Amino acid sequence: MGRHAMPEQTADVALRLDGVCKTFRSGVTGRGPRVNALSGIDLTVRSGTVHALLGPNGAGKTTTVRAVATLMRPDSGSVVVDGVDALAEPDRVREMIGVSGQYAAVDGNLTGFENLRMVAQLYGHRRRAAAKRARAMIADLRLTDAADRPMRTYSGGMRRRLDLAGALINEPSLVILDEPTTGLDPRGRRQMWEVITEQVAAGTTVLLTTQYLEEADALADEITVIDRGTVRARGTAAELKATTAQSILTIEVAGDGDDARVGAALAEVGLGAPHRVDSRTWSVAVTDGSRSAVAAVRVCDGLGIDVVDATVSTPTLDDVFLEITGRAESSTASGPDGNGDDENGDDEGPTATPDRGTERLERV
Ligand SMILES: Nc1ncnc2c1ncn2[C@@H]1O[C@H](COP(=O)(O)OP(=O)(O)OP(=O)(O)O)[C@@H](O)[C@H]1O
Repeated sequence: MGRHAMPEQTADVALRLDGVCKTFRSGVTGRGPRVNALSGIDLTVRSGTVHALLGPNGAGKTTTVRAVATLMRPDSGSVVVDGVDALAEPDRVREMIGVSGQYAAVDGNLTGFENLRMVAQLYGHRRRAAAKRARAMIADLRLTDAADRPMRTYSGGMRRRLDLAGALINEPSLVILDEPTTGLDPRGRRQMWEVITEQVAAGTTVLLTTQYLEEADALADEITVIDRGTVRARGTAAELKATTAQSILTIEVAGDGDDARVGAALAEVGLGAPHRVDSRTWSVAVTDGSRSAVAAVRVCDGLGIDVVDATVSTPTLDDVFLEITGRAESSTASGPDGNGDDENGDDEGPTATPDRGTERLERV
């Protein structure tokens, strides 16, 4: 999409992918069957937000971020960063983005400060301006105490934060964080989350890939779940959770509930057969959370059943993820071009075609 095509709608869009496709030749010789790494990825990241790309191994996360980082040219589709077409003007886009994972290894013998200053100088800042920027980033990423120590003495978490500082130093329109906390302990992960959150509050836009559902839940304003090169679902964590049928409504009735009547009441508002937990408690899967609870209480009231308590347990993002990717697994067919895409050994099955469940999830 061109920079001026739809100014009102694109003004707050930092990144847009439309129909991005990529196939690779598999096998050591590169002559094996084609692997559909990306089969038409659409993605919109709003400025000033964190967008998480979530997916299992081999889903296509890295291939997607490589396309955005101009490290890989898609076979078809478009990638537009802040109004600039990444396929037409990759050099310009490279100046607009920061990519994590590229800076921390600059030189372990240099201090954190010296490393960052060097990165800023590589971006064209004069030495004094580069030093000022490096000091500011070090403070922002909570590395002040370690700033003048050789980087090789840094912990894993400190290296990641220095790496993030390198990705941020040129004030990019978009920062790509490819699995920023993989391998960190819980404390390191939490610190990383805090600094990412602070940077986003200050206006940075982040495209994040992660396999940690907890991370997407904690950081992301929006989540796109991809699997086998296809978008399976998208929305906020809350919206995604709301799409699963796995909320459980539990009601407790006074006295010894009349089995048949309570069961019938719950069957009216829930999905599938209600389950009797104990003599006074029943549960049923629902889609509509608290509304289903209210409806159940009303139905019970109408039948003269005294409801003591009604609770709804919402699904976790893990439930959503497993449902989405599990469904893809069980509804598999040949890929769009008829090729299986598991030649490389890290996919367990062939490409799934969109199914009814996907349509439902896509509506979120
Ligand atoms: N250069 C390549 N040559 C052949 N196949 C590739 C190449 N790069 C990626 N693939 C394949 O494309 C698919 C998507 O890979 P990708 O690395 O994007 O997945 P991912 O979601 O990042 O996975 P992970 O979480 O394991 O890093 C996989 O089947 C992968 O094996």
